[in-house]
Amino acid sequence: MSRVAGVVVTPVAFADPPLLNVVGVHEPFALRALVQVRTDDGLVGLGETYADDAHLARLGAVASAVVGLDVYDLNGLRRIVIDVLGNGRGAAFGGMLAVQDPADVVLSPFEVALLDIQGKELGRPVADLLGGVVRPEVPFSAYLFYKWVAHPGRAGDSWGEALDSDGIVAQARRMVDEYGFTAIKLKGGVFAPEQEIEAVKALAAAFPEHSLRIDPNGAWTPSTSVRVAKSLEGLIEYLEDPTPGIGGMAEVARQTELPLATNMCVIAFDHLKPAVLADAVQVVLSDHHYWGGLRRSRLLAGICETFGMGLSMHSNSHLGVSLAAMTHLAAATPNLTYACDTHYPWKTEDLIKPGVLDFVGGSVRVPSGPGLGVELDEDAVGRLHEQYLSCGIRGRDDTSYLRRFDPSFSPNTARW
Ligand SMILES: O=C([O-])C(=O)C[C@H](O)[C@@H](O)C(=O)[O-]
Ligand SMILES: [Mg+2]
Repeated sequence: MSRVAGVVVTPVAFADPPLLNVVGVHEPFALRALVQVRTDDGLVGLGETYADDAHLARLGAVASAVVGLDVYDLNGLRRIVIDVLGNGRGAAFGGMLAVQDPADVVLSPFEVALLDIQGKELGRPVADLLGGVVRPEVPFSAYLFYKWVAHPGRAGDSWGEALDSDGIVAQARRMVDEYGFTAIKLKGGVFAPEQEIEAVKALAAAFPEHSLRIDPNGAWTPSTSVRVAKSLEGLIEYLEDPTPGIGGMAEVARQTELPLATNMCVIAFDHLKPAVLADAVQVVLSDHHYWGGLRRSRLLAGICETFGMGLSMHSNSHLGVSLAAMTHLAAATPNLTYACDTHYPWKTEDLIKPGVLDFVGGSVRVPSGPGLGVELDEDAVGRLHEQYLSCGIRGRDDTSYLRRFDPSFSPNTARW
């Protein structure tokens, strides 16, 4: 029986294009933390999570406290996390979201790493530890963004500018051609709703067989949301976070046939009861990075099933360890019936060796090797850690970055 002998937390930075959203624009580098858990018999398990300073401090505190833990004692792991964090409230993560209790956010990468170790010890993929594979190929969606041609003062990326419907359709064309996606999501909340409705209609015309979604991250008032919903009914499969808050979402939900999805007003277990009582949300976007890892995401899936809510998957800018974990989770979650979000096509650097997580027909085949089934590229880990040290970014702040170029920018949600 393996026990935890030590944990190494390595913050890394990877190049990120200037992708626009309701709170600003992505900075030149996105941050992640790689969590490597080593056992006394030489196994190493991997987890990936956020890397803002406050989160790194919490990860460090838990890293020391888990030494000696039996790698199968996931309940014990959660108890340790809760004990170590005490009343440390107010975790901020992912740029736009905050949960009151950071325990599940901190738990996640450790839980994934222990599952990776369990799988390696047993010679079974993590999906088998989550109940078994119900879909060997996990469908993901193209994740489109309005974007600048380049970060000001830096070289451009291979995607070019997308600031209108033509740019968005061209971006979608490349995503679909290269990755085979059959679902397409547009990140909205950047331009006035009419312009974003026009972009969705252009996508529907160009990709009549694809499932479409738009997510303005709460940029619209409830009445604007209803107006947009009416014009997109029949064209999109769900409308994601049109307006902030459970109350606002419930008001919109009462006035549209479209299912409303969220990764903003239901992001922790204590948000589920009020959302269910208000019938505010028809699809929950799970995300193991803040729902407490893979097994607690399966618990979320069970709650969604019980209350007749759909289940999809959210992402933030991420690397391959996260994609592997997302793929195992989705492969083993029967009611996760929508294509999952992923930012993966936007990254040009990774921590893992290539060849395992390739997209074919928009889907990633669940890795068949033991554990997560991915292997670290140690040189890349060193390089991306050096990039973290030199890039100067210590927490995601899309708003301040955009204000450097447009001091009048206001990130108000419900602005339209
Ligand atoms: O579905 C979402 O709300 C997201 O993917 C949140 C992300 O932070 C996204 O807006 C981004 O990367 O700018
Ligand atoms: Mg969203």
